[in-house]
Amino acid sequence: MEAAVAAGADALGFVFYPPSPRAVTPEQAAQLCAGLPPFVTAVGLFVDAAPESVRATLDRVPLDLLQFHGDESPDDCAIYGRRWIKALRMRPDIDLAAERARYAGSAGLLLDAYDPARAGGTGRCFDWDRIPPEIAPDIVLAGGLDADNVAEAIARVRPYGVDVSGGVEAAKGLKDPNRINAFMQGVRDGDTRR
Ligand SMILES: O=C(O)c1ccccc1NCC(=O)[C@H](O)[C@H](O)COP(=O)(O)O
Repeated sequence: MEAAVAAGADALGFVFYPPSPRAVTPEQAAQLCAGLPPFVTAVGLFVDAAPESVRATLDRVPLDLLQFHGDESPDDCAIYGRRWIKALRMRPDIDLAAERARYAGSAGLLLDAYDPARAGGTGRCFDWDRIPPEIAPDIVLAGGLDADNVAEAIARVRPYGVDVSGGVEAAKGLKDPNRINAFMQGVRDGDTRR
């Protein structure tokens, strides 16, 4: 967390999805959030979680933004009265314009790779050409990004933001400060090529 903040990350994600190797408990997340500077966004990630479980987490962790990464409907996402974003996994038949209209109440959309076996954190890219240029400025691009491809991703797609997990890890669930720094350098390089 310290490495990400020092490298200039705008937001940090806390995974409240027990099957994930990155999962944290509300107690761990609360401790970590207490160390965040004021303008770094604390994002809580949920996958088809029961509302009572999300509420129990919100009671304990000062999250700024909720990220729903499962099959939550717009109503499911909105019941907490918090700002939220919806992750869309890029299934072959997804209609991005329709999904954007459906989740109009979101603060933004995150586009991630689709893998039927895993809800997220796949480490896989999807075909960036599938993102219509008029939608790109509003989306957070995710899926298989790392220090080697993030500059090209930003230059080609021109998204609002980028999101990374496995690409800055030394092993599953173990973030690596050197990879974080290299990734953030790639982000700055991509920004200059936009
Ligand atoms: O990271 C996880 O383990 C995870 C598990 C289930 C749902 C979502 C998950 N992560 C969400 C993210 O926003 C990841 O950063 C995103 O999927 C990109 O991951 P990666 O391809 O490893 O960079």
